[in-house]
Amino acid sequence: KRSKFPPSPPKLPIIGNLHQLGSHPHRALHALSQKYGPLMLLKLGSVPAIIVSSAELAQEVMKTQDSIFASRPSLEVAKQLLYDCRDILFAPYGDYWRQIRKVCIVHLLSIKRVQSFSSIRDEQVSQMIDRIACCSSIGPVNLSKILNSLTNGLITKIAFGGKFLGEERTNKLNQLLEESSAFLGGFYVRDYFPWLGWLGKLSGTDDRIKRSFINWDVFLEEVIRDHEDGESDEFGAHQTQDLVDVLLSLQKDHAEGFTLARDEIKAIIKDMFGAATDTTFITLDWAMAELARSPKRLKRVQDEIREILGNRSRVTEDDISKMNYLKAVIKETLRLHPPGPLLLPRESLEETKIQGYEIPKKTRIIVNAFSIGRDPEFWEEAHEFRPERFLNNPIDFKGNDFQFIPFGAGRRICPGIHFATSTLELALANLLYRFDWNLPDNMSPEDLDMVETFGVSTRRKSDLLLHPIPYKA
Ligand code: HEM
Repeated sequence: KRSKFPPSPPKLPIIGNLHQLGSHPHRALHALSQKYGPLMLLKLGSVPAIIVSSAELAQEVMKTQDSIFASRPSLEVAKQLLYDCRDILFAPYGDYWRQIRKVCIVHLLSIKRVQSFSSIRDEQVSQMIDRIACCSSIGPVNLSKILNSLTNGLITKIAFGGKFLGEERTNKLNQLLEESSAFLGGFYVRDYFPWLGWLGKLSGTDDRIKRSFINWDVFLEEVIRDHEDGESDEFGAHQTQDLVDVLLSLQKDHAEGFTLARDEIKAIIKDMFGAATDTTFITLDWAMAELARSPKRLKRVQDEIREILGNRSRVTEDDISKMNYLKAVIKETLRLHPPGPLLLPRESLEETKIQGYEIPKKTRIIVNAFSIGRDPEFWEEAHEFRPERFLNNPIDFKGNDFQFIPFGAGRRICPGIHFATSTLELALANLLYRFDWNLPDNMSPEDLDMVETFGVSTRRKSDLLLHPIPYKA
């Protein structure tokens, strides 16, 4: 007799299915879905969670029933670090989320605003290229480190403006970013076992989170004061407002019919860092690793870029529209290595049914985009890196093709797609145009370590070391 709830793998008392998530939850859940099907009910501690692992069911959750699944669970670390979830990523569905999502889409991440940052992207990418050129004669460079500092530097300048960047503040910011990304990506006992909340106190985790929150708050307060005092001024030569400027002027003008509180400005700025840095860095890192393993494809994408560039010295954003293979490389990287393989969790706002199974109110919904991106029903040789599959193929990541959803879909789809692709395309095109890339001595493509680090992102475990050879047009 069919159960009224979706199929479940066997559970243990108290911890439920938590022990089955292993060191790479997206991979473990993919393996479980092969056995129990694309709709599973798991118990994560005391939390019921539905795991969705097919394009058809992702469409059901993020399109047909999107309004029911548009909220986020209330996670302890997000509450503590993000001003009680007054940010966009973790705000529960409702009027406040609607207001700040609009601020984000209309004022912070619109196509026009993203274009206004093009000179900053150019400047930061050029600095990265110069940095690589400087050490190219020495041997392999740690490309992962270089890419990480590109994405951090870029969002810092876009968010805080030109004058912000003293060495001391930059170091402080990098430390804060590292800390909060570890907390937000980590396992927090109270989220799964509310009655074990005291463990957070006992282990010192609560104190560490509190300290991180205070350090961030003091830091952001300083930056905002600088802006209010006119210290941030010019993005200088760039002639454009930074994100703190935009938020402060929205606050002053009561734009969109409401007033942003100071804490809300801080929460939104923290989101911009949290959402834009790791995701973009992880994608660039994998794209370069996959190309380094596939010399034929590396040459193909370089030939495309070099033919379009002629003998000009650097790729600009205007050149990119013609680079179809480059765009296919980025899509294929996001298919195989979506930086957030389980997207961000959703939560059901009311009781509903999926395929006739009952889904109670407040059930957590986890969509396994990693698993869906490797579904052989949609993807031939699904585990292979083959950017060609995206040539002359209308499938895109904008939330309409549910077999390819690295940015999510529906009401909560990532509003930073244009921001992200502008950075990914410009950085990758310049890296590939300006250098040929070799693996370190004696390493063959099969030896390149493609293992992911522990946790909920697809960050590479080992840093990517490659030897850049400057290219003369
Ligand atoms: C390769 C880069 C990126 C990837 C793969 C990515 C992916 C995602 C995903 C999967 C979600 C959750 C979607 C859902 O629940 O359906 C999301 C949400 C979000 N992303 Fe991105 N993202 C990227 C870059 C960015 C950038 C550059 C920004 C901003 C500068 C950004 C801002 C946001 C925000 C604010 C949300 C929360 C939306 C909401 O809950 O309403 N993301 N992103």
